[in-house]
Parts: sequence; structure tokens; C-alpha cells
Amino acid sequence: MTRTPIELLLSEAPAARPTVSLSEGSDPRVVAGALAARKAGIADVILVGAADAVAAELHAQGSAAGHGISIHDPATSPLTTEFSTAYHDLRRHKGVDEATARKAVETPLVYAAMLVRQGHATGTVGGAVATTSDVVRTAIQVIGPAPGAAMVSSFFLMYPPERATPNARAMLYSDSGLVIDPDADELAAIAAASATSCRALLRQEPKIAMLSFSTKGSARHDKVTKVTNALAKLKLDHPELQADGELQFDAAFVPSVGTSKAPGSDVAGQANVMIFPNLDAGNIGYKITQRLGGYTAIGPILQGLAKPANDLSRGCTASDVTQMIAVTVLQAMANPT
Ligand SMILES: CC(C)(COP(=O)(O)OP(=O)(O)OC[C@H]1O[C@@H](n2cnc3c(N)ncnc32)[C@H](O)[C@@H]1OP(=O)(O)O)[C@@H](O)C(=O)NCCC(=O)NCCS
Ligand SMILES: CC(=O)OP(=O)(O)O
Repeated sequence: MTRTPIELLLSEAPAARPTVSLSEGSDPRVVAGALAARKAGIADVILVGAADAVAAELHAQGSAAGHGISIHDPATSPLTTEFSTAYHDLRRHKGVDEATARKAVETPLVYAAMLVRQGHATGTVGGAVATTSDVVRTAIQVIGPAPGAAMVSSFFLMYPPERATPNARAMLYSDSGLVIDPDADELAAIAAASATSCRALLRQEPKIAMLSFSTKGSARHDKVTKVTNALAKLKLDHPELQADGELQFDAAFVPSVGTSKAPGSDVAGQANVMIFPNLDAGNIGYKITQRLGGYTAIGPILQGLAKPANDLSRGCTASDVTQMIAVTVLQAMANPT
């Protein structure tokens, strides 16, 4: 049975307790998720937002600041001036002036990301209220891509329900949140990054399926060629990876279908990393698996950033928030800076 991020973290407690900033500090789900993370000893948390509103929500949930829970109000925080200067330096080349930098840093999303950039937090989580576009754009602009990363992309961890169907297993779905229409090279980069994320967060060797509406030439179309070109590029850059394509989802997931549609494949029927050809397929696919299949979906988790910053679906629960705090800490442990 694959362990969830919280279970993994509880079995591998980091040496020093990490701190995670939460940009929607007064949202009831975020506060409940943060309190659960704190109680489990997973991380200290900084709740970013209007101080009155954050304190009121903590009070409503029978808690208060202190003992690993801090409140930072960007409008009054002593760090805001330092952050404004740093943000101005960072974005000056894009035409951002001092006044615009100050205004940006006073938004909780940018402030929470600046906490990470400036070393006050290990990582950040947002998106219970903000859209993925806003969360991701802020992460890319403030925290930035990791040195050497081809691009920033995202994935979901998908965990089967307890009463699961045969063949059910934990998987990564990529990219289900960020890159809208990747070309073949970008698709190969998403697959390579997802393989690393699979090892870090599922603790499994990746078996990568490059998904399509076609299996091994059953259809001919430019969209199929994009996927086979992506597989060729992936194999060229990473001959060590087990990857196959193009595969339909049933051929990737169900062993008997994999054997009949893609005989001889070492991935078909066993894939644990599903690479979708574009964001339409990836985002719709994860929501169907979650809402009809009963899988737990944790994400979008971002990969390729210099430090961890993660998004949530606006439909998230408090438990999703706690899991995402755990993911953020695990990413920091896998790539200490
Ligand atoms: C990520 C996203 C927000 C970027 O879109 P955007 O802001 O319109 O795009 P821009 O081209 O203006 O990019 C903004 C910045 O991010 C950078 N960027 C965009 N995509 C990137 C990627 N995949 N990797 C690295 N950098 C990227 C750009 O270079 C730019 O940097 P700059 O401001 O320093 O010049 C966009 O791809 C998006 O909206 N994705 C879908 C999100 C979504 O709605 N998902 C569904 C729900 S989960
Ligand atoms: C990941 C995702 O689809 O986010 P939202 O549900 O917030 O649009």
C-alpha cells in the first residue's frame, strides 16, 4: 500500500521543523488544514492575511497564534519593506516600479512567496481561493525555476479509494494543472520531471505512459505524432527511464488490455506515471478519476521551481491542505537548498 505524503513524512521526520507559508490564512479549510499539520508535527505554519480575519478564524476553530502558528499581515508586517525592495530588484527589468512592487508585496500571494524566496519559509501553499493561473504565475515570478530546469510544470498524486477496483494503484497525472498545450519537447520534459517526482513522492520506480487516443499506431494524426516524438525525445535524453507510448489510458492501466493492445511493452498495463498530451486531457482526466473513481487527488504539485510552492484546487478540503503541506516539506527534504 502506497503511503500518502503525511504518512511518509511522519515516518521520516526532518531534522529541523520546517515552516510553510499559507497565502489564504483566513480561509476555514486552510486554517483547519494548518492546525492539523501543526498538531501532527509536520510543520510550523505562517498564516498570511488580514490579521483580524486570520485571528477570528483561528478563534472560531478553538485556536490562536503561538506554538508554531504565526500570523503575518502584509499590510503591517515589518518584513514588507524588505520584501518590496527585493521584489522591485527582481521585477525591475519587467518595468515594475517601487510603488507597484510595494502594492504587489502587500498581496498575500506575493508576500507568502517572498517569505520563501527570502528564506523565512521552506515552501508555500495557496490556491484554495486564488486561481491556479495566479498561484503559478506568482511562484514562477517570485521563486523562479530551479537552475537547469527545462520548465515549470505540475502533476497530481492520485490515490485509490479504500474499496478500490482491481488494478487500482497510486499514480502521478501530469500535466493536469499548468502547461496548456505542450509541444513534443515540452511533453518529454514534463515526463522526465514527473519521473523524478514519482521517486520523491510515491517512492516507486516510474513506469511512464505517454497517453493518446491511439495505441501503437492504431490511429494516424498529428496529435499522435506529437506524442511519439515526445517519447523519442524522452528516450534520447533519458535512456534509463522505462517509458512507452503512444498508449490509450486502458492500455496503460489495465494489464490484460496492455497485453493485447501493446504486446511486449514493459509499461503497458502497469504505468504509474500518466503523461497527458495537453491540459484539456490532464485536467479533465484527473477530475473524472477523482469525482467518479473516488480517487484522492493531491495537487497541482509544481515541479521545476527553485523552492517548493504548491497550488490547491478551489474545491479542496482541509485534509487536502494538510496533505499539500506535507508534500511541500517532502519536496524541500528531497532538494535541500
Ligand atoms: C502558468 C500560466 C499562468 C502562465 O500564463 P501567463 O501568465 O499568461 O503566461 P506568460 O507567458 O505571461 O508567463 C508569465 C511568466 O511565467 C513564465 N512562464 C510561463 N509558463 C512557464 C513555464 N511552464 N515554465 C517556466 N516559466 C513559465 C513566463 O516566462 C513569464 O515570466 P516573466 O513574467 O518573468 O516574463 C498559464 O500557463 C496558465 O494559466 N496555465 C493554466 C492554469 C490553469 O488554469 N489550470 C487549470 C486549473 S489547475
Ligand atoms: C487544479 C484545478 O483544476 O484547480 P481549480 O479546481 O481551482 O480550477
